[in-house]
Amino acid sequence: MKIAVLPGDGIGPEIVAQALKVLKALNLKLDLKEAPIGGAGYDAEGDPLPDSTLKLAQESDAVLLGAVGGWQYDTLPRDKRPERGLLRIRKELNLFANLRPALLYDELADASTLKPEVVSGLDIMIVRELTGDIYFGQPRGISTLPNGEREGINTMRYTESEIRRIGHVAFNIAMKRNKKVCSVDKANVLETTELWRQVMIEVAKEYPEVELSHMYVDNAAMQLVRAPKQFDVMVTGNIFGDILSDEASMLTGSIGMLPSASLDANNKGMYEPSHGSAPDIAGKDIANPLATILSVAMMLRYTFNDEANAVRIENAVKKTLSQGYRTGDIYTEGCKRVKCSEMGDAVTAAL
Ligand SMILES: NC(=O)c1ccc[n+]([C@@H]2O[C@H](COP(=O)([O-])OP(=O)(O)OC[C@H]3O[C@@H](n4cnc5c(N)ncnc54)[C@H](O)[C@@H]3O)[C@@H](O)[C@H]2O)c1
Ligand SMILES: CC(C)[C@H](C(=O)O)[C@@H](O)C(=O)O
Ligand SMILES: [Mg+2]
Repeated sequence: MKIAVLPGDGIGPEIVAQALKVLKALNLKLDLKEAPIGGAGYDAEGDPLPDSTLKLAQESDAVLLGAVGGWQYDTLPRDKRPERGLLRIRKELNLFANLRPALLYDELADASTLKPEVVSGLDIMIVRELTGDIYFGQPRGISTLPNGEREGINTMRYTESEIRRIGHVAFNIAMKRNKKVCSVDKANVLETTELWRQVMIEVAKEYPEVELSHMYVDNAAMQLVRAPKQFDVMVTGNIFGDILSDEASMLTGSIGMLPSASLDANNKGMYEPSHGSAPDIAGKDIANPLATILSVAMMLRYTFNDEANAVRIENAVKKTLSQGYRTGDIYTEGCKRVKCSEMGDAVTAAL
């Protein structure tokens, strides 16, 4: 198993260290190689995605990423910002399918922002398109108009084939779950997503057993906190998926619980928690490593076809939670508050 390990910035190295502890405890044949990305890439090579890092990622079966981003926002040129390294590696590896499962562990029902009866049993798969949309559309930039005023431009765009391929991913996942797909768009005002809806309807014809519904993104944001269990698979574009997945994470207790898989057409993937580098808590050994540990489970499941070990990790996380271990973000009264590294130890012991 050739895995590129890219810890990145902020809490990235702390949470990746815990995920590696768990992965190594499985006694698999691993070939792990580490490289810098994001601010760490910029510091090392003057580039948020150094060529050597991209090469390593391309030559590996899978990538494990911590997080990128930091405080250098205003001081770096736009193309050198840590986040650009992340967008480039997703594009270069053609990781168009981002799976973000929002799954509530029963043990965390009282850590959710919603009442236990509204969230218990919650299990949503958000399928986010990851290499298109307003993130990559041209033209983009900030320019000065003839009257001296500045103008910022981004372009929302999707081609039919980009929509179709993510549609197939979502419907295939739905076939293995409850055969329900909700496509989230803003087709009432945005042509890009009007096309999105048309193509989703076409894709749905190839999956007669799956029920397709459509929802505008503003309503979806509201429904997620009103009655989230109405959703099973949600499929949406890059920007809406980014926002809705952070929202959904709180239903599961914390953004620190939401793993992700970013896959290409052959299930080669990059695995990372959905959250960022959390500069406010970096270096303190208090971040929640479970999203990263659960991302390793997704790596075993999707890239290495090792369902047994994926489930072992998920069960170890469940056991650790039932033993009462909690990092600060998911802590509730009566539980054992632990550090990031202690949580990693606890999951490893539970394996
Ligand atoms: N995939 C990525 O690498 C990624 C994702 C999101 C944001 N970012 C970048 O991260 C930087 C910070 O962004 P932000 O503050 O908007 O989002 P963030 O996700 O880093 O943090 C948001 C809040 O959630 C908390 N948080 C995040 N992860 C946590 C964890 N594992 N355990 C406990 N608490 C956690 C943070 O402390 C913070 O209060 C920015 O540079 C942003 O661009 C990177
Ligand atoms: C850091 C940023 C570019 C990234 C995104 O918007 O995709 C992040 O928010 C995420 O969710 O992975
Ligand atoms: Mg995000």
